[in-house]
Formats: sequence, C-alpha cells, structure tokens
Amino acid sequence: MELTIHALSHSYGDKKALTGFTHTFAPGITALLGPNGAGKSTLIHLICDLLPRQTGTIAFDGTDILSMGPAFRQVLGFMPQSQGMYDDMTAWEFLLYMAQLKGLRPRAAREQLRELLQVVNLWDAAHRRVGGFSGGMRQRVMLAQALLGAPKVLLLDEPTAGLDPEERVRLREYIRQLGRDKIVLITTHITGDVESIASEILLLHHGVLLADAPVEEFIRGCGAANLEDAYIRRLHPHA
Ligand SMILES: Nc1ncnc2c1ncn2[C@@H]1O[C@H](COP(=O)(O)OP(=O)(O)OP(=O)(O)O)[C@@H](O)[C@H]1O
Repeated sequence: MELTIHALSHSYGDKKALTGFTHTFAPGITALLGPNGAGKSTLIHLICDLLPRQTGTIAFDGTDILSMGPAFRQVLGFMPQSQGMYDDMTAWEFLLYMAQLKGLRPRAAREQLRELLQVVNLWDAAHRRVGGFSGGMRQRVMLAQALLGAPKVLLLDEPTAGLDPEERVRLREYIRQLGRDKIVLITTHITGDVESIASEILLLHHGVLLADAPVEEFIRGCGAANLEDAYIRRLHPHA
C-alpha cells in the first residue's frame, strides 16, 4: 500500500504555498513539521481534495485519487484543525451522521461508534451535546470521526493540540498502534509527540520540502540530542 505524491505545487493567487512536493508514503507514522505558514495544511487539503489540484499528481496504489472518485473517500480519514461541528447534536448523533456520510451501514456504524467513543475516552459523554464540550473533548470527537470506516490513509492535522498531558499520552499511544497497518500523516508543533510515535520526519519550510528522513537520522544529521534541537537547527543552520 502506498500513497505517491509527485511534483505537487499550489499557489493562492501570487502566493506560492507548496512547491514541487514529492514523496511516497508507506504504512507507518510520518510527521509533517514546519513553522506556521510552511504549507502543511495546504498539502493535507490537496490530498483530501479539499483544494483544487493545480500541478502534480497524487496516487493511491498507482491510481490517481481524482480518478478514484468516492472510492478514495472510503480509503481516507481526515481530522481537520478547525472544529466545525453541529453543536446541537450529541457526540453520538454527530458521529452517526458522519458514519452515514461515509456510507457505513447503521449496524456497523453503531458498533464502530461504541468502540471509538471508548478509544477517545468519551463514552460517558456520548449523549451530551457537543456544544457544551471543551476544546479537548471536541478534538477527540474529531479524531473518532476520522477513524470511522477504518480508513487506510489517515491525515491528522494537529491531533493532540488542546489536550491535557494525560489525554495526549493516551491518544498518542493509540495513534502509534494505528501506524502498524495504516499510512498515517500527522502535522504537529509538538515535537515531543513526534519523537515518541513517528518513524519518519518531513520538514516543510516556505512550501519546500527541506528534509525527509527517519526520525533518528534526522536528529543525528543535525548533531542534536533531541528532535526539538534538530528541528530548530535545520530551520536556522547558522543560528
Ligand atoms: N486561503 C488562502 N489564501 C491565501 N493564502 C493562503 C491561504 N491559505 C494559506 N495561505 C498561505 O499559504 C501559505 C501556507 O499556508 P498553510 O496554511 O498551508 O501553512 P501551515 O504550515 O499549515 O501553517 P499553520 O502551522 O499555521 O497551520 C501561508 O503563507 C499562508 O499564508
């Protein structure tokens, strides 16, 4: 299983947000790092086909995702950064609704909801209105939503932002397990998360892929003791 991206570029008007991105993703966890405005969300939105493609190709197991149509939607799970939800719905109702949109049958949907609400530690809040949830609880609902339908490719845009330390550790352990048989791409600013779960680092800067290496190699290559140091040294080599 592989997701192959070749020479992908995107501009918003005159502003180049992504330039010639090329990479092949295999099962495992890849962390997409980069400062604000580096082009991380642009890349993720292009993979999700939420942004119209301008140049380059994205293929899943050799087939361009645009020609896969709705079949790619079933392969893909996406956890966005923004938490737009239907505040009047309960967590259960919202997830059931999302499951329907993904084409799950009602019985399978209910089974998955039971499992996923426990995974994200929201089982006790399942029948409370989402509008009354904290930011961290909303984050967990969105992760459960991304996991509906057991997608093979999982794109998680800052999945642990807004979580307290205990929840972060729990969720990161779960994400680590997902990486065993799925292609998981995570964007984050929390390098500690990456160091503990990702096997590969992609570093974007001003829309350009600056580094692409296994985590250990990335750290070693910068002569740093940890990922945070390596990240800063890679971005500011003369500092
Ligand atoms: N809709 C838009 N219109 C114009 N410019 C945009 C738009 N969206 C993003 N940009 C610009 O494109 C560049 C890449 O943005 P992008 O959101 O992909 O970065 P990012 O790495 O996800 O940043 P962050 O970490 O802040 O989420 C930035 O310079 C940003 O200002």
